[in-house]
This record gives sequence, C-alpha cells and structure tokens, in this order.
Amino acid sequence: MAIDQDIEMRAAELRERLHRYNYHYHVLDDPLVPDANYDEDMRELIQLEENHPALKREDSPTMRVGGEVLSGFQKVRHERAMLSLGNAFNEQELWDFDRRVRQGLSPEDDVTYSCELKIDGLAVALTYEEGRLVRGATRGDGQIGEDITSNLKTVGSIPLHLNEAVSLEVRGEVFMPEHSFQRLNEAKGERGEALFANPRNAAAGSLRQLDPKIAAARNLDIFLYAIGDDRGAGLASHHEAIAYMKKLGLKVNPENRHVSSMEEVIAYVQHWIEKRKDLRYEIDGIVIKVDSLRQQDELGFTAKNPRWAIAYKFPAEEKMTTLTDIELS
Ligand SMILES: NC(=O)c1cnc(OC2CCCC2)nc1N
Repeated sequence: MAIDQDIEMRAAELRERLHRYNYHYHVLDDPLVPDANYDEDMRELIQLEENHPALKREDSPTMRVGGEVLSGFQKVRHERAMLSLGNAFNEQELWDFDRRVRQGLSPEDDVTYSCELKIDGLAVALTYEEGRLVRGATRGDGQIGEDITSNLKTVGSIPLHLNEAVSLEVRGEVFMPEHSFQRLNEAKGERGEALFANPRNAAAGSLRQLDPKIAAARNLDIFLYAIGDDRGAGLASHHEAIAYMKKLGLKVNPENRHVSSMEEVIAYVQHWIEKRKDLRYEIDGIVIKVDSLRQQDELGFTAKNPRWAIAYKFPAEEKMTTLTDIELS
C-alpha cells in the first residue's frame, strides 16, 4: 500500500533534522537543541519507520545502533596500506627529518609542513560510496584489518552520509575522551570488573565488542586525518585535504596547523608539550607531514613508513601505575 505523501515528507524532514542535530552536537561540539528535543524527534522517526518499514533508509539516524550481536569480525584488505609513522624523540631528530626531506627534493623546492596532534586512539578507515558510509575497518597490521562497521556507526561524530555524494576512503583515529574513560573505569570498579589501563585500550576494547549496543554506550569520538586517495579529489596539499574533509561534514582536529618552517614546527611541538594536559583527550605526540602532495609523491615510502611524515613522540609520562588488573584489551 503506497505510503501517504505526508508521512513520507515527515520522515524525510525528521531524518534531515536529526542528521543536522547530530552534526552540531558531535562534530561541532555545539548543540542546536536540548537533548529532549533530539530524543522526541528520534522517537517519532523510529515509530514512523516501524509503522512503515518501506520508509527505512540505510543512512537513517535510527540505524546507528545496529541490530544483532556479531559472532565475529570479517577480515578486510586495505587497498592502500595504512602505514605507520617513523618517530623522532628530540629536536635534533626533527632537524634530521627536515634535512632528509630537503635532500629528497630539488634544492629550490619550498617545503611547508602540516602539524597535527597525535591522537592516542585506534586508527580506522571509513569508506563512503556516493556519500554514504558503507564500511568502517580497523587498521589491523596495515594491510588486513577487521570490519567493525556496526560499531563505528554508533560513533556520533562519524556521519552516516556526507554533505556531497562523493566516493572516497578517509582515515582517522577513534578515541575515548578523558571524562568518559574516568566514568567507564569508575563503573567497572564498582562492578568489581578489571579496569582499562588507559583511554586507548578502552577505545580499542570498545570497538572490539561484538554487541554494537556496548560500543554505543562508550561515548567514543573520532578525528579524521587523511584521505585514502587524495590524488583523486584534485587536491594539491594535505591542509587542503583536511579542509575538504571538513567541508564534507567530517570531524577534523581544530589544532591542525600549516606552517612554513621547521622552526615553526618546533614551536608548535613545544606549545603542546606544555598544553597537552588541557586537552579533553590523550595525545602521545605530534605528527608532522610535508604539506605538498606532489612532494609526498616524490619522497615516497620506506618499507614501513612514509618519508614525508614523522611522529614527534612525547616522553612517556611517569604514571603511577596502580596494581589493578588491566583488562586485556
Ligand atoms: N594518531 C594520529 O593522530 C595520526 C596518525 N597518523 C597520521 O597520519 C598517517 C597518514 C600518513 C602517515 C600516517 N596522522 C595523525 N594525525
């Protein structure tokens, strides 16, 4: 029986409104309406879709907390390997990196750098086809990861559809904010359960849950930091790729900076060694990338790492490790 036109319109209006509320709340950290309004609209859309199943869309906001508990995760091969970063542990090693970069390019080539906070979470790849999220996978060993789409759909800051109907793969870091980590461990402590040692393990443990309802309750978040294939999008630089992802409605870190010298990179690193404690999530360093994509192509990769990027690692904080059991993540 054909669905009444008005009901079709109402469902479309609710889908769009909930998508917008979700974007403002989770991506912009700037809610448009009180939670009660969001919940009321969500309840109405769930009711409409239940009464008229033909209204259901794969990217409806009601489809975030998926269905059944999985028996396991499918393996996924990444078309472009998700590489790991080489490390620098002091300023001299950053100058060494700068020298190697300039040696790998022609002498008159200007080099500028993109600086990013190194989010201490779990690397994932998100695949969108014609603007719709079709798959989310862990990095795994860089070649083979696990399909955790149902868990990643529960992350509010991961949009189920983009602002444009483009097909691309993006990569980023899923993390658990500090306050959520504290709250989770308090609850675990009260239940006499093993605690997570740090937010990174808590995020990894949450994404490994076979029941999406558990992942949905862990308040995970994400920052995207690379396009799997940014050559296709006609972009010339990394900072343009970041701006493009933001335009599509993806969450990128507001502290990213495009700078034009290693002196400025070092100033950025020194700033965040000091200020990292004020962040609401953990970082374990700073990622520095040659900004020009042409220069990245010229520099290429070693067996394991890109020659055009490096991670400056902060000294590990001398944490008072308590003797509680640490949940095997
Ligand atoms: N943990 C992070 O925040 C992070 C990790 N990785 C990258 O870059 C990849 C893509 C190019 C080389 C490694 N950027 C980051 N910001």
